[in-house]
Amino acid sequence: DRGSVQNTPKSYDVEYLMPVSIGTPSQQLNLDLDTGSSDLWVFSTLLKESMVNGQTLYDPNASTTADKMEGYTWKITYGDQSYSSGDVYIDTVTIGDLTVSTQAVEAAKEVSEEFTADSDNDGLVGLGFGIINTAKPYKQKTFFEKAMPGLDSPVFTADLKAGAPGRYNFGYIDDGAYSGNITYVPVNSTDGFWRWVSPGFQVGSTGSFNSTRIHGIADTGTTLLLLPDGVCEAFYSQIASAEYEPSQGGYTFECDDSTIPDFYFGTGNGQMIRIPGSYLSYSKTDTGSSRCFGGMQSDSGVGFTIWGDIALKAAFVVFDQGNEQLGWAEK
Ligand SMILES: Cc1cc(CN)n(C)n1
Repeated sequence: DRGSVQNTPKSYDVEYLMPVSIGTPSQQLNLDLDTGSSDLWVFSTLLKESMVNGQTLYDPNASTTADKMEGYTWKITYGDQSYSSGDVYIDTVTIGDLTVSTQAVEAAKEVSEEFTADSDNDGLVGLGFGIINTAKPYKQKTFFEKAMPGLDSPVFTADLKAGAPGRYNFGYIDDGAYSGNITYVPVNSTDGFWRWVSPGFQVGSTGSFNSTRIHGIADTGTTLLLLPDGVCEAFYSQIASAEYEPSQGGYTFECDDSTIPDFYFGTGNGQMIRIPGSYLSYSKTDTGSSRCFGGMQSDSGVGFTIWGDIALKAAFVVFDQGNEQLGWAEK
């Protein structure tokens, strides 16, 4: 079996949403596929109205295939301190023509203000590893873990684009979606993340390669590229107007600064992925400001590197759960 679904970026590529059908008759919600967490949770009719602001709500009572898991609850807090919690149902879930008939659907009873404010986002599909699912008394499998045994190949792929729709594929690799070769690197899933080691980086097409192992996670649910301080300093030292602005919470530079270099990260076997300089200017710091917030920021607040959407949209990425490896290709 296999599946394929289009993803669509919100403004500034802050997140990528995909249509997901839940229940019978099907209820379509727009969800954020997040490889940095492992709960499938949705806005639901269990929420107080004050927590809802335009989102589509999953109504388990309107689904003939929904079964409440009595006594089960879930609660998740993300790296950006946003959170949600609620009850657990089993229901049928379809993503891109791929159906899991007994998926744990975590129905929200409470969401933090960040989620309430994000009216286009109806919830998340966590495609990290199930060991960090938050359901109690027993953790639940991710959508991919439930689908994997029936797939042609135990992989899903992420093709995120800058300012344009891309695609998530399940169970196969579309050889037309990338150029050159796919370089595979081992994944350590002990912490439930797609954690891998990059051999190093290079700033600019004429810069030298810095062989320094960078331990980090591939996270479709994080917008920016969060790297060690030394790497950020090497990058921003090449941008004339760049400076670290604590009041803005990170590195900024003049939006019209023409010296923003490309950033390359190693994946292995000498292969590198090139992130165009244009991807590394995220947004104006404030309306009317001449300064822009960098797409690359320090990972010091998090404690490990996060290869978020800024990096992922420069590549075709294979999440190979069957072999616990990540594949990286240019496109
Ligand atoms: C809601 C959400 C998801 C993620 C990445 N895993 N963050 C940082 N916030």
